[in-house]
Amino acid sequence: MGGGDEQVLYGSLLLWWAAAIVGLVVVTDGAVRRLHGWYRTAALGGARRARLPPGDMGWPVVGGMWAFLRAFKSDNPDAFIASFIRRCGMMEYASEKDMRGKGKRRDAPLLVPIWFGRTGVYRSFMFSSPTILVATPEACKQVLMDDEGFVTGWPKATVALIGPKSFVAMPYEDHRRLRKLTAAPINGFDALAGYLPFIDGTVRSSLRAWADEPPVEFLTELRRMTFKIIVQIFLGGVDAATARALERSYTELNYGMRAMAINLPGFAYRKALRARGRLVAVLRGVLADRRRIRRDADAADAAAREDERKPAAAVDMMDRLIQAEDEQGRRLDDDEIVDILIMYLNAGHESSGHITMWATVFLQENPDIFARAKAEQEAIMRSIPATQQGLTLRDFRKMEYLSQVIDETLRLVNISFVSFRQATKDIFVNGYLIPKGWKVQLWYRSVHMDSEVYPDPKNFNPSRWEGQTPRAGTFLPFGLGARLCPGNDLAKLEISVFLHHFLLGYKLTRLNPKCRVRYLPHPRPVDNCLAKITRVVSSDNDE
Ligand code: HEM
Repeated sequence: MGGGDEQVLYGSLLLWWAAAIVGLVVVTDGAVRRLHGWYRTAALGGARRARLPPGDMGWPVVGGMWAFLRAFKSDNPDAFIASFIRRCGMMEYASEKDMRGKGKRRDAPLLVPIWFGRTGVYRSFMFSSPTILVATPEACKQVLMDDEGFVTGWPKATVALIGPKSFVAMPYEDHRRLRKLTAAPINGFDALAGYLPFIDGTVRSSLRAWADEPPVEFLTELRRMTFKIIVQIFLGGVDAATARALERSYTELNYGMRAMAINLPGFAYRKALRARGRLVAVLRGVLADRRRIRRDADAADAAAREDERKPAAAVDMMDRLIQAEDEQGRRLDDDEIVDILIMYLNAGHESSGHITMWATVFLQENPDIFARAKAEQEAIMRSIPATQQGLTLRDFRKMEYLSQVIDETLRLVNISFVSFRQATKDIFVNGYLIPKGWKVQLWYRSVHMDSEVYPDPKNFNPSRWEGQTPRAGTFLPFGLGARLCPGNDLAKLEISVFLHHFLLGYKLTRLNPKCRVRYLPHPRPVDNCLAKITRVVSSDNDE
């Protein structure tokens, strides 16, 4: 054989080997996935298994987590659910009889692929549990409104970070009681009217401090600002150093929240657990101080009452939690109060800070929308009587267009892109079984980015909300049902106050306007929106 023939032979052999290896990988991958799927569903029995939604359990241990993390670390987070829609279309088959709407599925020899794309429910294996992903408005609504059939179902790793005694894991009755106790003092009209002056003052002084200074990380500053507000509401404020330390720990806590739960040095989850430890230590200290102050105040009150003077101690959220009693007169212990505080302080600043940043960026990037929103604010300013000090809640109710800007930002940014439940019994959704004990993920993001619900969903278009009341289940930035966000009105108020002052007097110039966006744990530009804030009116017409 000549040298040329040998080369051809080696080349062909190499090709054969490569093909064989690729074939082996594909077959092994398919076999492992099938075996894992079978292992996770075998206990259901044939009849129940046949009613499961389409999907794929992936490989043991990791399941759908790689695909999820890959999509959310790329520029296209929607690729994750899209991959279910695509793959489910290829994996499921029906008999020819089935295609005509008769007979049973999978019992005839002739198999024809059918497109399951929009079943809206898919099975997967996420955060170490068999999980049903729910991705359409009707299905999300059904799950969210069924308190008997579904309880909260956050992954164990998240519960360990937020706190096993917070709302994310507490029993139904305790949740109802503590929600009632804490929600009204945050969201009620009187409460919001009471917080407004502090929010207004904090927003004004923050904007003044950033303006015409070197560029700031706009997102970082906004998170500090919203944290200051929530700390004031819950703890009556803390000194600047404590606030900074708490806020830094929250940043680490959040990075670990959606990461793989790997408790090893260097991993985000390990850092988050440590951050939680620091938060617990600081909040325990604050709580101990408060209990002591309350005891002293109670003693002083008692003495004052004996003197027939009026009791003076003011009650804030921390006091409410300390004084709360259940029907048996039992009070919350320190662990319970600290977990509830960790949850509220986190939920109460992260999302509002991010949404405020994105709304400002979108306004600045869209001059027509900016001009219309600004004109509305100017008209409201003109309508305010000269005798009125600052803005009132009634003024905010008049900000119709600004409200549309905020709603559109909430829809497009999807700060809370998913939430978690667990089925307490077998339940059918869209004709598919969610087995008792299985986890359920509600994909709010998919609902908001569905072009059949929101045409041209990637386009920022506040006018799509004009004269629109969203159909139930189609707009879920704050969730729905018994676990609807208790801070939704407070959040919208904070964001509105900020945008009001920004529109009337400031401009944002980003240093890296094309900066990459990272989607975990929340969508944000990787430079945290490094920007220069400029004051554009010399006579301060909004103060
Ligand atoms: C733009 C801002 C905010 C967004 C987008 C947001 C979003 C959400 C969503 C989607 C849920 C429901 C999760 C589920 O379905 O299980 C939720 C729950 C919650 N939010 Fe918010 N939130 C925001 C601001 C706030 C604020 C300002 C507070 C506190 C004052 C807060 C406190 C909470 C709490 C405690 C829960 C748990 C409720 C429960 O389990 O009963 N959030 N939030």
